[in-house]
Amino acid sequence: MRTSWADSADNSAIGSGNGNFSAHPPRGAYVPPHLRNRSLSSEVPAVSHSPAPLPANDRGNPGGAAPHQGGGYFKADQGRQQGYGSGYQTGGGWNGRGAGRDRGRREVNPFENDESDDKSLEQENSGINFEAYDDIPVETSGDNVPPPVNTFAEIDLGEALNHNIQRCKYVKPTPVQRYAIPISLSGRDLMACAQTGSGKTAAFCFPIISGIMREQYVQRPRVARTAFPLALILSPTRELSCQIHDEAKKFSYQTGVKVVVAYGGAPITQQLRELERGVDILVATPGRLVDLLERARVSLQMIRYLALDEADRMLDMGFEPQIRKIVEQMDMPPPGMRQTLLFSATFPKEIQWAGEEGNDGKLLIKVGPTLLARNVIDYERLASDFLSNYVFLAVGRVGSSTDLIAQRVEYVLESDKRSHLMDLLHAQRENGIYGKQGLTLVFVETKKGADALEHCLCVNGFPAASIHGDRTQQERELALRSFKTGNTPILVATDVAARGLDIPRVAHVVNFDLPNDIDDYVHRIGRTGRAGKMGLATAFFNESNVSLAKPLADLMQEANQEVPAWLTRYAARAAYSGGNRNRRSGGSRFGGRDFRREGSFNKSTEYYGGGNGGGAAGGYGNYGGGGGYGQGVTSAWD
Ligand SMILES: Nc1ncnc2c1ncn2[C@@H]1O[C@H](COP(=O)(O)OP(=O)(O)OP(=O)(O)O)[C@@H](O)[C@H]1O
Repeated sequence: MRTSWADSADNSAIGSGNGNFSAHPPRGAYVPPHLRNRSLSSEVPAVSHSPAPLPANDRGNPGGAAPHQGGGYFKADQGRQQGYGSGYQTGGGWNGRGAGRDRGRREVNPFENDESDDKSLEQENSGINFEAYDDIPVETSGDNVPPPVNTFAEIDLGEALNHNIQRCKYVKPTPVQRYAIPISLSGRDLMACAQTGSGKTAAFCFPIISGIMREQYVQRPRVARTAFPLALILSPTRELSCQIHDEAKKFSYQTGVKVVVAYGGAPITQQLRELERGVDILVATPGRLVDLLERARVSLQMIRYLALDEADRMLDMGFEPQIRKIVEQMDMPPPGMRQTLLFSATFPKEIQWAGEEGNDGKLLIKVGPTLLARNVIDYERLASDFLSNYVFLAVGRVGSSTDLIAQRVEYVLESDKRSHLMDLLHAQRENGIYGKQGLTLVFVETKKGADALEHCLCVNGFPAASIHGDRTQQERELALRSFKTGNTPILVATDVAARGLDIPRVAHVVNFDLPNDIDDYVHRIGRTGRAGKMGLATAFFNESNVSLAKPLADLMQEANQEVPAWLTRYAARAAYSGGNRNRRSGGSRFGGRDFRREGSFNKSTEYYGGGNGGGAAGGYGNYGGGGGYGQGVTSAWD
């Protein structure tokens, strides 16, 4: 796995954990100042960590009004809103609000901008094409899996949250939301896999916000200048953390639930000030969080909800020590005492290849014709260290790309890449898929390569910005903003922009340099074709990408894309030589399996919607469905 992510670089200065699991810090491990010379149990106030039953939304329903039943809205959280900042309880409840620290601060309306938005770029969400998700296979396994819902109205999320869902113009839940939200609301741990752009953020945010709204009288310890969040959402990049924070703020507008973000590269003082004002949900990158924990400015002892977005990335070798440190070696309640939600669109190779388990407990992994024994660094086992009696949910096949993205692969020599890219951009411009209406994201391998390509495009009349780990955070944010607004409709990026970023009008993703890992490819192309919209992804392939030939061909085939004959030949050659060290060779796919799969776990597979599988209609019309390149795409694309 690569370690070029800005945050892993950022965080490398911070000591790694020793991997021991313990609810208490192991001997010799770092002990946060506020825990030194104290017993952990004496610090934890008497609160129940038992999962809340599904619809008992009693937060702010002090008058005992009947709970909402099927459809419409209810008054569940009004009391909470009235009490906001007014000091519900002594003992630091509401983490600062109880002490009145947040009193008088007016909550900014996060929907203000949406309302004043350029109407010609109408809110995409209202036009989401749910038929695009028909026939998507859904697999769940685990004990007593709560059934899915079809509408938001069937779920008791709380009035204020429901109102925000309406403001977001979410008319009905996406497939992953249909399943994940009831499972999470029932208090169960969850490992969920669903394709890029399918609404995973809301799937983990809604139950967390709703759960916190319900738990009105949580007392938190009084420790000066230490924040005690109730929920922690970790993500691998700063930009993604900011995005999740923005989304969570929208969802929790006027609910009284306070969301704060902490990430590296930005001044810590501002983040500390926000934390001091009170926090219910902390969204963070691991490096900055470890810093805050070591400064004793954050304690995790009140955490009831832990969500890892891009969970496979968070648990791979680059991040695992930090994640273990945060989750296992500080003061966070252990599995079973908190609810843990893991979300991603991909699983790592270990799972994909794991055929069987040897007598010695090691996994036997097939690479081409060779059977290798491998130490158990099995991702799912690793993940299950963090989970308790969890439900496994897979929407779509593990690691697959969505059919909404038309994928093309072109053979382009290194020396021809720039001119070929400019041909594509010219064609796009002529077809009107350019500028504000059609953003283009170009992935390159190195930071230097990003700078050089950005410069080349700019001098050739294509306004471009770039984003990579050597840029200051301010530069990164500026570049992203300029791209989103269409001022620079081309963004050249390293993998720092590969995961999670939701930029509505990205019409085309170009893999100028292909990644080494097919999962990275899946995430990169997933920046387009989101929320039911169509998108286009073009990859430049040459001799230096031979190891990716087979997984790429398999992936494309699975997504009903046309695989060029030359790529099939490369793939066959790679498979024959056994040199394909990228996953997919015969392994299970996204949603492929639950590690506890056989045995007593209930497993069910069904199809979302069950409709006619009609082509998606919501997107960039010039790209034909079903993998073809529709009318309006000129020869430059070919
Ligand atoms: N129920 C819904 N109705 C309409 N739009 C939705 C709904 N849920 C989410 N969306 C929109 O879908 C888009 C993609 O959602 P999100 O970013 O959560 O996807 P994701 O699955 O996390 O993707 P990735 O795997 O790339 O991180 C967002 O713009 C979001 O606002």
